[in-house]
Amino acid sequence: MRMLLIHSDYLEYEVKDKALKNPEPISDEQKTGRLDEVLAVFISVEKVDETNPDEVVEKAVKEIEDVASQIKAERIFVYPFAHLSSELAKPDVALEVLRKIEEKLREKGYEVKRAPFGYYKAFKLSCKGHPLAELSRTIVPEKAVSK
Ligand SMILES: NCC(=O)N[C@H]1[C@@H](O)[C@H](n2cnc3c(N)ncnc32)O[C@@H]1CO
Repeated sequence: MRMLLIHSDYLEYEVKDKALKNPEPISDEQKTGRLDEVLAVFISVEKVDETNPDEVVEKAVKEIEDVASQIKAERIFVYPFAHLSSELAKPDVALEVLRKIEEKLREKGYEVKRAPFGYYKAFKLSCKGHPLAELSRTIVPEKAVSK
C-alpha cells in the first residue's frame, strides 16, 4: 500500500464519471464532499496487500493515527487514489481495505469521510505547507495468509 498524507485547510471533491465498469454504488449526497481542517490520505492499495489485507489495514490505521496525533488533526479524509503505484490490487480487495480503514479510524474517534471508489473525481485541496504537511508511507504485509 502507498499512502500520501496531506494536512489541509480543506479537501473537497465532486464525482464526475465512472472509472470502473462497476464502481461503488453511491447516493446523490455522496456525489460531492468536503472536510475542513483535515488530514487527507490518498491511498493506492497494492497487489502485495492481497496476501494479508487485515494486516495492511491495521498498519495503515496505525500510521495514519501516528501522523494525525503529531499534527493534531481530528478529521481524516480517506481518498481512493490509483496513481501511487503500478502494482494495484484488484478493485474488490481495494474497496474492502479502504472501507475497513475508514471504519477503524471512526471507531477510534476521528471524524472520517471516504471519497467514492471507482470514479473520476474533481477535487480541490489546500495544503497547509508546514514541515509535516506532506508525508508518504509504504506499507507491506509481513506474512501472507493462506486463501
Ligand atoms: N483519481 C481517481 C482514481 O484513482 N480512481 C480509481 C479509484 O477510485 C479506484 N481504484 C481502483 N483500484 C484501486 C486501488 N488498487 N487502490 C485505490 N483505488 C483504486 O477505481 C478508480 C479507477 O482505478
